[in-house]
Amino acid sequence: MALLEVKNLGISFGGLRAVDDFNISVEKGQLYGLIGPNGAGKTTVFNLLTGVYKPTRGAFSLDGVNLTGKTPLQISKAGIARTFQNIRLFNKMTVLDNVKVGLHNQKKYSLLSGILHSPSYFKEEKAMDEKAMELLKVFDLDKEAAFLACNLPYGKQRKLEIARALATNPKLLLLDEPAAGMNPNETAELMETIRFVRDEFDIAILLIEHDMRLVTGICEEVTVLNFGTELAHGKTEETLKDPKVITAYLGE
Ligand SMILES: Nc1ncnc2c1ncn2[C@@H]1O[C@H](COP(=O)(O)OP(=O)(O)OP(=O)(O)O)[C@@H](O)[C@H]1O
Repeated sequence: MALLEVKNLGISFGGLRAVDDFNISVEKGQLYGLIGPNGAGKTTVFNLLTGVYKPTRGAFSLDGVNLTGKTPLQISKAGIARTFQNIRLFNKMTVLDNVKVGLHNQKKYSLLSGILHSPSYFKEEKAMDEKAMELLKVFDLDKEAAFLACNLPYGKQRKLEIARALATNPKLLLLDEPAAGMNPNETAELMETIRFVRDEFDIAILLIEHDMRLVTGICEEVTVLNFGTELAHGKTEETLKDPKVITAYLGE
């Protein structure tokens, strides 16, 4: 059984079938691309898989656990984390605290311990500080731990968003256009980072991307969406040569 199994997933907004009969299987440790023209339904798929939208049809499961209709918090705890097309950091919080927000879904102390600042609260907060610093080191962000997130350069903000997502200890990471707004050097570095994250954290990554260098460079398989439905799927290079994909996606 694949890590992520999506069967016949769909959602309509009024009369528009934004995603229809969508199927995908992502294996453990796989780097998988979800591509397609603007408005094809890619981000809507992510919103369905993270519980932001409830599907009108179909089902999905992670590691055999049915997550259809669950809340974003339940899905995060089950092991799906994401980043956003437009970076969504807590800009007025420090780099360290942004990562600690991700860790807080695993905290064990009670609300009362937090309010009373009990010894267990301090012990766990200290452990979280250490864990957050370890994650920041992985992304070479430890020296900026005390900076406000908004003061980081763009490429580092993208990395911080990935670090925060990883702090939730996911089995599957969803990256929504991670290379958006990056120059070729930053994109090349990002590709290394994504490969490293997959290997180091032993997770699967499903990513939406318009930058075909990144898609061909790191995705083993792709699914192409068009008008909310699958146009093609398979090994990346072969699928991108499919004439229907070229016509629909590359406009040739
Ligand atoms: N909450 C919503 N209400 C109404 N329509 C929506 C909603 N969310 C998405 N849509 C519509 O669903 C369709 C798919 O949008 P989506 O953002 O998923 O596309 P996309 O493939 O991610 O596009 P892009 O590559 O431009 O980011 C679009 O027609 C969009 O307007």
